[in-house]
Amino acid sequence: MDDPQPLALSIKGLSWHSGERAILADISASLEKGKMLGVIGPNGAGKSTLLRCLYRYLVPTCGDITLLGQDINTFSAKTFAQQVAVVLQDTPHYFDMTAQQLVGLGLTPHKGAFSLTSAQDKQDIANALATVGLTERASQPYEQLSGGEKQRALIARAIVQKPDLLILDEPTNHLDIRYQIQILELLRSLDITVIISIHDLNLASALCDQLLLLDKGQSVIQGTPAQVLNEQQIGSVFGVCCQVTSHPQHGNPQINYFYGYSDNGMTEHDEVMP
Ligand SMILES: Nc1ncnc2c1ncn2[C@@H]1O[C@H](COP(=O)(O)OP(=O)(O)OP(=O)(O)O)[C@@H](O)[C@H]1O
Repeated sequence: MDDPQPLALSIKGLSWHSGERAILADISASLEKGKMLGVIGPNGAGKSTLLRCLYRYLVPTCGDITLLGQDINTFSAKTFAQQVAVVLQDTPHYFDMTAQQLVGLGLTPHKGAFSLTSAQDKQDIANALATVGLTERASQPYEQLSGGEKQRALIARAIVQKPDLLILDEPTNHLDIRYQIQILELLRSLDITVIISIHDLNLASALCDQLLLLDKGQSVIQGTPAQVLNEQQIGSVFGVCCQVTSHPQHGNPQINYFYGYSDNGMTEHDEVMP
């Protein structure tokens, strides 16, 4: 029998409060090395807040987070930056920087203050730009790229960083459907551990190994797409009516939404469906 993969990420009893309000309450989840975990849930469920705790932007009110068995608070800032890359939904401004210079920032955590860019570095940057389809935009100012191109440049920067854990907050927001699929397939192929918040449940079903479903700051379930994405669960958490079938290509759940049914849609659906 194969040895089980070591846990890349473990979250235990994580809570984050804003004043009296519990934004996250007692979240536990885990992920094996090299796997992709999709964090799903309605608006305001706490997806971004959970990710912010994972990349140490927020300090949890209580709970433990370990990366490869080590408490994330014990990493130095430099080591943490080497091991964890983050791609956020609101892209910051990078004035006066070309696309390839932005991608080159991914090398920073691995280099000394005055290190020169080596031939290998340049190759890595060119490869990452090619991977996200931005070779022809390499010399263009980052600020002049479209929303989707900026998003892809930020993903290329994360690729260059070669992290152990890649955290992405809704990275497919600005992408057209081709790049949504391509970027998620790419993330899978990188052989690093990925945690990603994502709204498109069909995309999450197709490309994530595990899903963590959050609702009102609480964990509803973690499991495979087949364990998480069923009509009852989607209906009660998202307040929509749907039919879940098996995708003709990959076999994971494929969700077809019904229109004109709201909050208690499951009941109405049951009544009108033959
Ligand atoms: N710094 C903060 N202080 C107080 N409340 C916050 C803070 N950050 C987020 N919240 C609240 O916590 C809740 C969860 O927000 P969060 O952004 O984590 O949700 P989300 O699941 O990522 O939502 P969306 O799908 O809309 O992006 C929201 O009600 C939000 O208003």
